[in-house]
Amino acid sequence: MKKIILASSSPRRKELLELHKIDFIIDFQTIDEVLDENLALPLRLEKLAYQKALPISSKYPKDIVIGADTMVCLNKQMLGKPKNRQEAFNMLNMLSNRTQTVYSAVAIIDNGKVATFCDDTKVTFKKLTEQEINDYLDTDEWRGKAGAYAIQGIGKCLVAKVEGDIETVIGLPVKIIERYLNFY
Ligand SMILES: Cc1cn([C@H]2C[C@H](O)[C@@H](COP(=O)(O)OP(=O)(O)OP(=O)(O)O)O2)c(=O)[nH]c1=O
Repeated sequence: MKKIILASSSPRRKELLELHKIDFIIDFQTIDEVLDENLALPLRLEKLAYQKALPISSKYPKDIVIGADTMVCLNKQMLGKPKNRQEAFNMLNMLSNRTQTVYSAVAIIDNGKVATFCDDTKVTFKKLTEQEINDYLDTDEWRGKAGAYAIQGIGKCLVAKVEGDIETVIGLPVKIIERYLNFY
């Protein structure tokens, strides 16, 4: 029986797999998250997801390893994890009253075979005042989250509309992963 290994430090990804009753273990390595500018956006993120899965797949060569990467995009601007509160403020201020696209890329390495895909969901923010942004930042929930918010948490108060799979926003499109797992 093959093991499934989630190559991610993200508690949200762990929770999502658990929610879908998938049996898995976690093993991850921190990598330098450098995007390959020569690739179109979805492929760029898929490559990063693959780079997260690759070192783990060499530890479990016969098993199934899943890596992922999530990015918030507003027009051509990519909003990853903010480095500090100021950057988080700027991100939320930019997202206010606009529709962003959240991409989650996944790489699955199964016994040396690689599959990658990228899903996207549109999220529209309410119009936020400076006070509302600062109140949200005070919760500290923005730390470690692409785009500086967590839709699964208090961050849902910032959101007016979601078009697509909310699990893609939280960081792992599990329904698509399940299709791959059934296929293998
Ligand atoms: C937009 C959004 C992002 N996020 C999180 C999911 C990811 O954990 C994080 C994006 O950063 P990632 O670099 O994709 O992932 P990570 O660094 O947390 O974990 P790892 O690289 O080890 O897999 O943002 C939410 O939890 N909720 C949201 O609404």
